[in-house]
Amino acid sequence: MNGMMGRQGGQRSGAAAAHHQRQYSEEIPSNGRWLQSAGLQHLHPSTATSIPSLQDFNFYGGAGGGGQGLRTYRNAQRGFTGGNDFYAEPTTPPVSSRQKNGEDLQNDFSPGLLDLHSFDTELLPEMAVPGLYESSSLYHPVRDRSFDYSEPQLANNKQIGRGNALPENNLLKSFAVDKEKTSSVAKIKVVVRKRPLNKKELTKNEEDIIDTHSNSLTVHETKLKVDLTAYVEKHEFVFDAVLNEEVSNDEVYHETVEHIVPIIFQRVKATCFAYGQTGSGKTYTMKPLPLKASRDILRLMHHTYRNQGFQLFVSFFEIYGGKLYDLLSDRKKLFMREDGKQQVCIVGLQEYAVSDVETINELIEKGSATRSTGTTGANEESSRSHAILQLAIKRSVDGSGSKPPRGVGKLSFIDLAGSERGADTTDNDKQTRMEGAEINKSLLALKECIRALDNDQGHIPFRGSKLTEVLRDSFMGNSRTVMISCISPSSGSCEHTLNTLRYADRVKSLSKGNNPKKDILSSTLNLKESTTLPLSSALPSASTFDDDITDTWPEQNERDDSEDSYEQEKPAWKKNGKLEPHNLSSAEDKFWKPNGQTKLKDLPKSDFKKLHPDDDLNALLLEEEDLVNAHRKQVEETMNIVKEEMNLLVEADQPGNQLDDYITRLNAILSQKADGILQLQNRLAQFQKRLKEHNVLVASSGY
Ligand SMILES: Nc1ncnc2c1ncn2[C@@H]1O[C@H](COP(=O)(O)OP(=O)(O)OP(=O)(O)O)[C@@H](O)[C@H]1O
Repeated sequence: MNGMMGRQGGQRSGAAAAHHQRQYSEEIPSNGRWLQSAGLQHLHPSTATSIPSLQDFNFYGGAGGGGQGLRTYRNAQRGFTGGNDFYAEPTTPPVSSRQKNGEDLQNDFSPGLLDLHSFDTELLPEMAVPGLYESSSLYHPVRDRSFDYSEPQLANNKQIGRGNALPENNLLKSFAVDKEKTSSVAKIKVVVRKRPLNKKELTKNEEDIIDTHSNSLTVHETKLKVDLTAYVEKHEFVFDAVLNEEVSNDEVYHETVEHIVPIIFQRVKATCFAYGQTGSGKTYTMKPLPLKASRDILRLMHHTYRNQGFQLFVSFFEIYGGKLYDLLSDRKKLFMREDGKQQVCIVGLQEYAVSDVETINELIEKGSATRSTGTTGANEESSRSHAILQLAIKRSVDGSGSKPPRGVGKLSFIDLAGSERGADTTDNDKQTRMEGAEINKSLLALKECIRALDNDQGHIPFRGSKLTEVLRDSFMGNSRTVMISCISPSSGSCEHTLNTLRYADRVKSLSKGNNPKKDILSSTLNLKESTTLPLSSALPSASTFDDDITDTWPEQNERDDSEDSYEQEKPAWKKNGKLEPHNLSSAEDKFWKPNGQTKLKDLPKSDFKKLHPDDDLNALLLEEEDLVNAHRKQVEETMNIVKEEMNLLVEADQPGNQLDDYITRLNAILSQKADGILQLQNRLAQFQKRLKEHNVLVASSGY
């Protein structure tokens, strides 16, 4: 839940690809009747390790492509013209020739994927995972170029943070997983990635206002005091990992997804998503991940799990305006259905059986080129949709291929639409406003689902949005979630950056044992410039308001992080063997009234969800967000009015000042102030009324 209601706190010839069209009723073509994908040949899995060299295969966009990878691809006839500096090692120019700010290091990419079919995982016996790659010769020194998408190491390792080169045998270590390791992989991991300043920002002399440390960062926000002197407010955040602008995509993969790959063979469903404002690097960050993960999955399949009947499937679709479109099938409209077992099925979604990385790359490029984009000030081809790419591991039960394979685990990559689009409500056309509303809704719902998961709630609000509905089975059972928050370093993006970090902070605060201090407005610089004007001392600083957003979240209780905790939706009252109160009044007594200061955030979600249907809850969440935004706006307006007042006072002190003019202007200012307060009061009263209608009492409200 958000804010006061619970703010706690992404073919080559010879390459293989076959796809099959999933039908709603789980009718998978039998007898291995995979549909042949145009231009793609089926390759037996066992041959997949001898993939054709990628030396002449330039992934993702033009050399010096200005980071519009996907878009570059699209513009270039959807062809792989020009090399992608980052992913095709053979074509990578020397580091020295590359620009540090990342503009020519970019490539564009867009992940998106996913499999939303029903996933029969329950019938598969749990497998013991042998030590992966016991034979180190398989992976160690021999770095098959056809698999090697590693990026060059940047020469300048200053402030390297987590950007150091990976040890060569990293995969060996990472894959040496067993069941214990599965349960040791965090349920939720929140990572922040800061991109470099781009050319546009450099041209405008915008400053880098983000300092990164190992797993924390500081945002230096420049603000104006009432006397118009500037000061800097510091906002500190701590996350599971903070990746600075020099960190490569290889290292991002290492920090986020690599450790999850082995456990999806253990019936885990994992979701990795990128969140952030437009142009912050979501697509850039997400695009390489599925390929890197596929490479590792295929390695496991062809070695550790050789001849065990595993297959890898890829699907890719987008959610645009609340509707589903297949990105691998000319944006064919898809429909979501729920079967009798409450499993989500996407009718008509095409899924491709793949056995080599090149094919997966082609599919990703194809899907990415089809994705809906638009233009924003920060990104010429901005994503207007959530793109979901899914890698599903399935296994033939009888080994003969005569029966459809059953799902074992899956890895979903979600490249979310820009987080600020939800705020796109005033200007632009109706279409854009609708997009914004849908995006806003889905981002809120996503956060709520993650929260509910981490709290082991009996009820998870999937129906809050199409995105969460579609991801339902990824959130159920034994799941893992990785959130990558992408931020821009520039002063011009400060507000959006803070919003992104606060969202991430709320998600992170759900994780076990995570109680870092957050967004502490620790100090104010330029104190010597502090004002001596009398009014200033009487005014609240903006920080007072920001503070309320993050520092008032209750700390999370420690929770059991065992595998069992995600097994299934348990009724809340069955949890911990304890009988929780069922009737509303006792729940209210217990949760709404402590200290006479009860807020929605204080209510355990398990009980709260029982009180309200998802839709109502969703509507409440949106209203709450609106209220907080309106409050924020009102504070900004107040600051502007105060500046005006200060000017008026200065003028009033000037000799020859006209009293009439002073009175008129003062009257206008006071009316404006009163109007603003009145509007906010009305909004607050409306929201309180809505809460009351939903039996959510705010003790201090006077209602
Ligand atoms: N870490 C980075 N290093 C170098 N360039 C980057 C980095 N992150 C992003 N860029 C570049 O910044 C630009 C915007 O990135 P990207 O398209 O990934 O943003 P986005 O968050 O997906 O935006 P939108 O929400 O509008 O789709 C691109 O040109 C991209 O190549």
